[in-house]
Amino acid sequence: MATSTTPGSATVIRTRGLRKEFSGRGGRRIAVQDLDLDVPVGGVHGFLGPNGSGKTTTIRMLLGLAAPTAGTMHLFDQEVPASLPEVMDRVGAVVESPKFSPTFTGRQNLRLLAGSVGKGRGDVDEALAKVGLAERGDDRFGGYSLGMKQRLAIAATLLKRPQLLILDEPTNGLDPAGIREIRDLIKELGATGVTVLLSSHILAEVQQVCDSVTIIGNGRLLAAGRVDELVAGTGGHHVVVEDRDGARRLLEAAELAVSTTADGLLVETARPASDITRVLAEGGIWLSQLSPARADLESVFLELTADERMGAMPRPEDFR
Ligand SMILES: Nc1ncnc2c1ncn2[C@@H]1O[C@H](COP(=O)(O)OP(=O)(O)OP(=O)(O)O)[C@@H](O)[C@H]1O
Repeated sequence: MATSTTPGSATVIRTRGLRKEFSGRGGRRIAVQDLDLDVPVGGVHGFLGPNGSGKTTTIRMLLGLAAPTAGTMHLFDQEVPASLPEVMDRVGAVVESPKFSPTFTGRQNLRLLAGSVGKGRGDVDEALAKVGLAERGDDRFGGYSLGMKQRLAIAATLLKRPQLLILDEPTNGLDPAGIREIRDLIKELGATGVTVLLSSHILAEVQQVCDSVTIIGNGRLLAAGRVDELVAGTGGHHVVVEDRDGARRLLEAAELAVSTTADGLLVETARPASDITRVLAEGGIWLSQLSPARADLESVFLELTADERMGAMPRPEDFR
């Protein structure tokens, strides 16, 4: 394995040519192949892919829980797993549901953990407050909702004040309110300078919290970059009118790029919806419907995999 590091590069996680093969009765299965993952310092980075695309395997390798078949990994510019003992203090991770005692309160559970990592009661109170459990800290863990349990798990990782927080599908199994709570918490953590790696198979969820993303499919990198850059160019407005040809002429005369869709027109522009309403109204055409065209990661994903979906590539419904 190569051992080069790049001092001063602004990535918290970097992998090159990362590969993981499993062999079983059915033969060899490649879970992760030639993955180059770059997670920049600060903010929330989404690690996206359908079920079985290799996210958990990648995270497990980064944390020293599984050995790569090939490739290199760096955390904070230190090669892992060799340097894990040095960097682990800076990393918090929720990969599986942690084992808390159901008969203890949330606070008691955290105090036990805090004691084992040399932290005190003040750290516990702070961690509970950060995840919004200050008021419920003295309730029994067994009585917590799934969302509260997940927040306590995140609080446990915050005890050591990590610079990198790795969360593997933290909203799995949560109801919409629980999902929103975790999402808001992740956003807040990202805003306080912690780098968060958030794995998810729910595109819409990631788009709402992440600054940058890596999208994988079948263990391979499909796309990476800032969310706003990845979705740029897929936005616009969807227009439904009775006189489609007339509307098209007016919009094109106003220098708007127009294409026809099944039930209307797609106007690809960064200009506001009011421009379209005005252009059409001035030409005597009244809108039946005007809505934002999808400018989301799902569109990006569909585009990325359009050629390959006929084969073994993930399908959009895998993301739901
Ligand atoms: N211990 C193992 N032995 C054999 N195959 C495995 C093992 N762990 C994972 N795999 C396989 O590797 C592939 C990637 O799985 P992984 O759990 O990393 O995907 P994922 O993207 O995290 O999916 P999910 O969203 O379902 O958690 C899958 O095909 C899975 O069956």
